[in-house]
Amino acid sequence: MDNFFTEGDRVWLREDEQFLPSTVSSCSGGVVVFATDYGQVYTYKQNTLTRQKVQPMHRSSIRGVEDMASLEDLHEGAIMHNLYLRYKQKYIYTYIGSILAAVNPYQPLPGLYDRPAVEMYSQHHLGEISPHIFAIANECYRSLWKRLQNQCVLISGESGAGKTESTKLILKFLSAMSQHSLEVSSRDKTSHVEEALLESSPIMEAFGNAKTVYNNNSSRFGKFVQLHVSQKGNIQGGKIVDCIL
Ligand SMILES: Nc1ncnc2c1ncn2[C@@H]1O[C@H](COP(=O)(O)OP(=O)(O)OP(=O)(O)O)[C@@H](O)[C@H]1O
Repeated sequence: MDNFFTEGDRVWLREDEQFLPSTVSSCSGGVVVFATDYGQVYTYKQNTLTRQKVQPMHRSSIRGVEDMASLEDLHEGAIMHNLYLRYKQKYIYTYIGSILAAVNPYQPLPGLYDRPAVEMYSQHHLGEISPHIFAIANECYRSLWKRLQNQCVLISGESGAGKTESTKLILKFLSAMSQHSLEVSSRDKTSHVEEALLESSPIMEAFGNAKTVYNNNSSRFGKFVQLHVSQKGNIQGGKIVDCIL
């Protein structure tokens, strides 16, 4: 069989139906040694290796991408590896087209959600700057006028994935946009709607959350949060309906 990889090459090694990101660490005397990025070492006789077993890694997977729709390697291993590469650099957000994947950092990331971040994402369309939950919130807010239709964000993930925190971040961004849309003179009078929205979270959590093995502050119910936005762009009211108890 012709040699389709050499020492030092980045490849996907197929093991137990999974593609593991690996490096060919040696290739001599008819024996090939692979070192995976997750610390395992696999040794094979060269003549037993097929192109199904070892696949070249595309450069999009080697350097990592902000939007996984542009990954050339299409399998779960490539998605997990891309999220892992980004997470190591403290980039917790990655797009898959217009979908956002968030990896819970379980620690505060300085500057990620502060006032300048709100300002920056409010001035850019989705995909123009690095992936962020604020970009999703901004797209939603702007689409109210662009499409003249109600907008909806669906947040899903396993327990402890960060759904509740993501919901609060979207509310934070929308509250800031709502405040921004008002005349300076009327800002103080109407700020109580946004404040009430943000302050409802600890109250809901006090009644509806519990400590579990997965999450110290686990929501024991699902939430449907509805916001009513005026033509001028400020939040005039809203409601939270509990579901999936
Ligand atoms: N973006 C983030 N930055 C920093 N920490 C986060 C972030 N998202 C989540 N966390 C941390 O992870 C914990 C769990 O997140 P969260 O409660 O949002 O999960 P969840 O998906 O709503 O879980 P459950 O389904 O159990 O309610 C939070 O209490 C917080 O400490």
